[in-house]
Amino acid sequence: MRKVAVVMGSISDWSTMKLATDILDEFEVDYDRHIISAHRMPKVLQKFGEQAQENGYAVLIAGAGGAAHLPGMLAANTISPVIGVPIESHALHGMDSLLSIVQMPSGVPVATTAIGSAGAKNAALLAAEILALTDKKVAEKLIEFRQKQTQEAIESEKQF
Ligand SMILES: Nc1c(C(=O)O)ncn1[C@@H]1O[C@H](COP(=O)(O)O)[C@@H](O)[C@H]1O
Repeated sequence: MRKVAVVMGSISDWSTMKLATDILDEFEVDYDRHIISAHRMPKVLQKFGEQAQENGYAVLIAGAGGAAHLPGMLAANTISPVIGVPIESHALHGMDSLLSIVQMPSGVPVATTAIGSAGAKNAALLAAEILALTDKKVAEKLIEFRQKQTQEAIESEKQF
């Protein structure tokens, strides 16, 4: 069970969620993409959650905007960890998405990231960190990623 599922509530979330799949590509992590809305496709959502483990999903990343029930409803239907990404909505700039995802009742956790692009990237990094617990190759790539990031920050300070 090594795959990640990247699920979003609408195709309109893809420009944000692509930032997550770009990172998964960089770390050579196996993933599938899905558009599944808890609101618009409730039966599909339930089945997807219930079958997540047998379909090999070790971690699920779920991006949704507005009344963002998708991550929580996925979490309700699986025991694989769910990472929720609040999409930056137009009307409320993602505050609606953030509060919908983060305020889960106790017993059904969703690990919630920041709003928008930083959140999508961090969701992929968190998923990689979870896989790295049992995958040495991913762990090595994470260490390299951190070293490169540190080096770039040091270089930027020198050029400042
Ligand atoms: N939050 C949800 C859910 C859900 O939580 O089930 N389904 C769609 N959506 C969100 O609605 C926003 C607008 O979607 P459309 O652009 O398709 O109207 C998207 O950000 C999507 O994630």
